[in-house]
Amino acid sequence: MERFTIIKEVGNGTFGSVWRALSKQSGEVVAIKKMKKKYYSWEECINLREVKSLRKMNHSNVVKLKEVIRENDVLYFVFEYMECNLYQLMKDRRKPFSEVEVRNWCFQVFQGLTYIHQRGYFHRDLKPENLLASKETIKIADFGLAREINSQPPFTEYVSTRWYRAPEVLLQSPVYGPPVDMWAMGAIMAELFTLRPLFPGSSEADEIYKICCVIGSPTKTEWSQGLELASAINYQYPQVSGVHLSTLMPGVSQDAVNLISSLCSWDPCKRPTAMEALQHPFFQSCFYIPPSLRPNKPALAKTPPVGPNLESKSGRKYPGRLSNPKPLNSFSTPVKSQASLSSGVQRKLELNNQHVANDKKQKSDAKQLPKYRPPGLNSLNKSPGNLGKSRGVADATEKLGNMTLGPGGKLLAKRSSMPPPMKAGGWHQQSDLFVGRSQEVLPARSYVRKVAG
Ligand SMILES: Nc1ncnc2c1ncn2[C@@H]1O[C@H](COP(=O)(O)OP(=O)(O)OP(=O)(O)O)[C@@H](O)[C@H]1O
Repeated sequence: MERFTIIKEVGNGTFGSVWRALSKQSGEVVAIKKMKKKYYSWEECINLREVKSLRKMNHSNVVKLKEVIRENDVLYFVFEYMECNLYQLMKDRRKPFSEVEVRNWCFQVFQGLTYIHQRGYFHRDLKPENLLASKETIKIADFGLAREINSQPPFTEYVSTRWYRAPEVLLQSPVYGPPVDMWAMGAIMAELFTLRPLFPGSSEADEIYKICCVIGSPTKTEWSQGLELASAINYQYPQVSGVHLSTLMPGVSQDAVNLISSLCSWDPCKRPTAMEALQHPFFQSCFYIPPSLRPNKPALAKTPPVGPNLESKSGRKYPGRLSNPKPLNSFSTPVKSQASLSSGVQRKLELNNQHVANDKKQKSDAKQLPKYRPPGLNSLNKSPGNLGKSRGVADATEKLGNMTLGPGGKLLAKRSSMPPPMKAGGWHQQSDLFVGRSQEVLPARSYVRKVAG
């Protein structure tokens, strides 16, 4: 590592800390990710997902892995350096990004995703922190959880940050694929417009609840497999009708809202592929330059109005209207009071909380936490009209009923008498989908912010 001058820490994630550094030979600024875990052989390193997947990627919207170094059993990844991540851009922002900015960024990400998916991989942990920006260019980073599309299911280990996690993953589907990245992109795109996470769940159960509040509970026609997945784990969806997405993002074009809406479809098969997204009317003014015809510079979205020049494989049509034109219910107005409009600090705690939960999930969480009481048995089994009013009281009652005094007089969630989830194998058995809402009132742990700078 003496070939590099370390400048400063720019990020600290679950698996490693990231440093800005200077190559002494070339003078080039690079990002060095120092892995937390020790690696005692090269074989171990070579088999890492991040190495296996990133080594094969060469695209202007995918962050370039330049070198892998193992020194004194410590593993370092040397990446091209990017100035900041999208979360950092959002948190410093007072007014929403313009549609042109969102379009430019998303167009690039979808190009990167088209490439990744076509190469037979999917990312599985897309979130604003993993989209790195330098000037107008955006690149997908952090392939720590990337999966080969053809790798053998069931995929049982931890997948993706909760707020961007697709419903099929939340509902423990043993098989999923590239559409999980498309879901995440829908949530990210909405967040770029509003500067607030679209589905800021505080637990897996709350995540599904938040999704239902926005896009409405899934019906059999919408996602029959989703109903099967839920019943397999003894889960009952709250009966909520959702809101029209455009009410959550006033001033955003119908095309943008429509794209977000189709990306955030319950049924993974109904989400557009990355390539289909590139052809959406929202990107009508964007040029797509195939990688083979590209100079070394990244392809940015350009503004002259040129129609999409990609050939559609599936011929998917994008209607001018939302597919979910449901009437507003009591959740449409108090959106501001939902956690989705909570502060950046809240977000930090949530994200860090779940990273820690991820680390320790297999070991401790399930032993300490109660099983989830299906919302249908509690406050959520109400008519949508009453839901908003009664939820507060019902939740509070439910929370208190699920609390017990722990060491130091702290309120802790107590075990419920619900039967254990029916699915066997993998840590998902211990998923917090089965954790009562009471968990939400536990004092937030004061983790330091993951992303420095
Ligand atoms: N190439 C890079 N250039 C500049 N900053 C980077 C680069 N790669 C990562 N970072 C910064 O470091 C942070 C953490 O990086 P990364 O996501 O790779 O780590 P991780 O341990 O896998 O994190 P996570 O907890 O998200 O899985 C990023 O959010 C970003 O801010």
